[in-house]
Amino acid sequence: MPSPHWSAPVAHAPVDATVPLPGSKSMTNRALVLSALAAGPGRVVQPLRSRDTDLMAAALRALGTGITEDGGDWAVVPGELRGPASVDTGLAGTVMRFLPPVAALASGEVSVDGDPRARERPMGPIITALRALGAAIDDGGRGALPFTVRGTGSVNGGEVVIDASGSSQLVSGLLLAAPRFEKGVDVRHAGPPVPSAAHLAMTVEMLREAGAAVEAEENAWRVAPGPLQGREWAIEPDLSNSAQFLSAALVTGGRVTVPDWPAETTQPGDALRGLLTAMGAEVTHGPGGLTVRGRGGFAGLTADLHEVGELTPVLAALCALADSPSRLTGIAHLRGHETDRLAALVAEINGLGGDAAELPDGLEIRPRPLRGGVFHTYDDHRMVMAAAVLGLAVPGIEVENPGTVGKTLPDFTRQWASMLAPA
Ligand SMILES: O=C(O)C1=C[C@@H](OP(=O)(O)O)[C@@H](O)[C@H](O)C1
Ligand SMILES: C=C(OP(=O)(O)O)C(=O)O
Repeated sequence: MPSPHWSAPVAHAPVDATVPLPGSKSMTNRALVLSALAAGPGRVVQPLRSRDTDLMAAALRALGTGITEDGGDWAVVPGELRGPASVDTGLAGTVMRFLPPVAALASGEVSVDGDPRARERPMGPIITALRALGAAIDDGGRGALPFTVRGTGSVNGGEVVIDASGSSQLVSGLLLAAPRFEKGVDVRHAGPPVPSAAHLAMTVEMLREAGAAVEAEENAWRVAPGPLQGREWAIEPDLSNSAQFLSAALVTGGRVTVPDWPAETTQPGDALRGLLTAMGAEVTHGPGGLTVRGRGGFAGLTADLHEVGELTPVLAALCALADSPSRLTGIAHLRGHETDRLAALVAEINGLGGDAAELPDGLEIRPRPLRGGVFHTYDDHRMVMAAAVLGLAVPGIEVENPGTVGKTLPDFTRQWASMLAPA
């Protein structure tokens, strides 16, 4: 059930806040998969608890993995993977792309489905690739959810070519399960460039941390067969989910600090340091975390966001409030995200009196005075976050279905109010 509209609060003073963030969705779901496939027990320390990560835990449990809560952590005991089982992917790209290769390793049938929009997100290339690697998948010829994986308890693996231009997760999914394939995997991408290089680097790094032998080139990845170690995974704060909070510093000419910002990371959210600096923020990183200070006005952004696409909705909102025009490119693949994000952002920014237009691979945004109104969110958590940023400066924005933030940040509206509360 959609939750009632949320009146996005206006900032009446510069923000001055420290905002601790829950764990990374991308790291939590990789850690769960790698732990479930490991040779011994493992632990995910301070995982993100949200719809996407709870769905991943439920899916792995359904296949025979022991996952129990233990003092804010998840203790994981790998079990023999088996069906019959039903898996709900919700709208989680990580679950719909990372889980089927694990299901292929199970014995028995695993049926996989998700939200109505999940059935439209790109899945064909990974279904075809899994078949080429030896898995039996019945998708009724749709090349999309729903489908049934008919596992035999093992996957041959080997060489495969995939077009992953629609989503880096199509490659990450194959790589994460590949140490358990008989021959490992030798994946080559052929097609327009794969987005989200940082997320692929995260996959490679976490596989190596679990003991896998991985070779990575620009468009080719090789994972050798071999056991994965059960280990303790420390989950970093979700840096992509910092975008709206850090943006509040620019919009209000204030200061926001995110504690525990890692010195080095594979998370794409780390790019916010450079992107917000380019828009005129002062960004400092020290033992207290990452601090962003606004200086009053701020400039628009001209940037290729191909590697950091998930930052787009919040950055687009910021661009709509900037002092100069913006051009965001390299993000055609966002049409296959939680919603068609390019269409949704144009419709909603323009619905408030703004001037945004779609490019073949991005957005052009010219700042204009905005007015209040209903902001539709299309079951997309980042559309709620984008609306919140606009609402800081534009009175009367009513955000439809704010509960959809539960995908990655269930506590968002409370955190937002607390950031805006006087110290
Ligand atoms: O692997 C991951 O954890 C993710 C990869 C990216 O997907 P795309 O490559 O489909 O953009 C990103 O947008 C998504 O939020 C998380
Ligand atoms: C694209 C996103 O999610 P997903 O993991 O569902 O692809 C996102 O979080 O912005």
